[in-house]
Amino acid sequence: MFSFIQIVTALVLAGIAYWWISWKRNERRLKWIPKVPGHPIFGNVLDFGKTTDTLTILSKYTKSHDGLCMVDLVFRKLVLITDLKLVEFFLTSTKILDKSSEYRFLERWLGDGILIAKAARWRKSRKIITPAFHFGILAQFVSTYESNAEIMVKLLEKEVGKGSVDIYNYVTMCTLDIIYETSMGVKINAQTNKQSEYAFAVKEMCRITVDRSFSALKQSNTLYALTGDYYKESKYVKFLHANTDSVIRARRKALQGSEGQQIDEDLGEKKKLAFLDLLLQSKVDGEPLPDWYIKEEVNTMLFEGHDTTGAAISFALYSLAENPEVQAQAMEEQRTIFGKNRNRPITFDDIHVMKYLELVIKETLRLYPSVPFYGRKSDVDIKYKDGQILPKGTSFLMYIYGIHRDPKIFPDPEKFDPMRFETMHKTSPFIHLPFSAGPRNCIGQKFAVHEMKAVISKVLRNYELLPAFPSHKPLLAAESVLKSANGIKIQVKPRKWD
Ligand code: HEM
Repeated sequence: MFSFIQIVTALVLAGIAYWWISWKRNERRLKWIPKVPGHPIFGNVLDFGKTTDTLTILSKYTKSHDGLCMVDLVFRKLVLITDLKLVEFFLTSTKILDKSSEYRFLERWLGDGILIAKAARWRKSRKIITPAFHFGILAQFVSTYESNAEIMVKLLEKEVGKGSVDIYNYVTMCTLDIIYETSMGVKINAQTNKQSEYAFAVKEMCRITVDRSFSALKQSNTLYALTGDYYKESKYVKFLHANTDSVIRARRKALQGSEGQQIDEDLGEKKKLAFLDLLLQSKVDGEPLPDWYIKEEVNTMLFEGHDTTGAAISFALYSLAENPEVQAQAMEEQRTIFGKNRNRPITFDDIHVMKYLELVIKETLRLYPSVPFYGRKSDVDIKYKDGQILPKGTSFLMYIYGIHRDPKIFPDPEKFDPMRFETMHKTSPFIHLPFSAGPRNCIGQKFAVHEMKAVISKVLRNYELLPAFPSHKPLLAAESVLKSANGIKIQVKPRKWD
């Protein structure tokens, strides 16, 4: 008879052999993709250190390998893509719907929420959530963008006369207030609370996630559990979950006290159903959604819906400050729309006629895409062209930041030139991808653009934006959402409006 130890040893060895055979098989099938030269044992993992180095390294890799290369992270290979045909192939595929393995690092926080959900759950969630972004619903959010932007503009008064202000925190607190109020129906006043624990926890979670993605040791749950980040993550996840639980409880209570399709907001207005209400009232096969399901979707929406727009608006304000001729043109449009009364509330119609501002937003998201890369994987082998195989389980990373700064696609790529998008419709829709494309594109795209227009318009009507003194250049850091490690600094001066 075999002893217990012999059986366990045999199983472990069989597991290793199976892993090794699959690894080698995958390696053979990925031969058509050039490898980034690296260390014989550590592969390319030693190239990655700080999140401020990530974009420089990935850009170097894709530039020197014609937009397609394989990065060796010791126990894991990552295929990095800026090749437009392959990017289009992935994004339009109705078969490759799963996100790559790196997204699992968000799992403790977001569970199986729509952003990281596998295909079956994603289909169900997308169907439930899509109506929350209907035009009619979005129209009623304009006053929330306006009132929160108004608070930010007031808070910025104390920065007038200073050589520089880091606007990132101001803006992110504003977008956090907006996402809470619009989708959860509660005010958290992050802007007026000096320290938002919520925002800090989100920021740390973003950093921890990307740091894990490019680390060899932290791939393993066991080894990761020995690191300081694991304990930090546990603390932040606990806090973020408790926060969402209490919002859901409060909202359910408010909803139970209301009648029919419309509910009384604690904000004192009658409003149609928003995101959380929609989930609370949704039924699948006649059953209401369980609380854990709602919590996962709520956490996802709060994360995706504020950090992305916070970064994008901050980079837009920075770009306007650094490019006075662009700011002048944007101002001309604002004056035409608001005439003599710059303080009248913005309307949904105003948002739709801000055509030049829309170009500014597109150009901002080209140079500073809030999500600089996103990944896919398939659980079956996929045939690409000429018999080339995209093996199951491999992580394919669409490196959007690299595409957006490719001089062959965008001449003079470092130049902030919104007018380049005037002629963009004549070229491929797969070259400007800040919101991704295809079935798993950003569900909040319209919400984001409306919010950006409303907030930027409010700031522009109140302040002239100037470059920071001493001069400042953001040090870009890829932390799930694109950030700047040294802040996003400008000068603000009260705007004359005759
Ligand atoms: C400038 C702002 C924004 C940018 C650049 C952006 C970008 C993106 C990108 C690139 C994706 C696809 C990510 C991937 O494939 O892994 C995505 C997905 C998503 N975004 Fe956004 N986003 C923004 C704002 C928002 C807002 C305001 C919301 C919600 C209110 C939102 C909700 C979502 C959700 C739920 C998904 C997952 C969709 C799915 O998988 O079906 N986003 N976003």
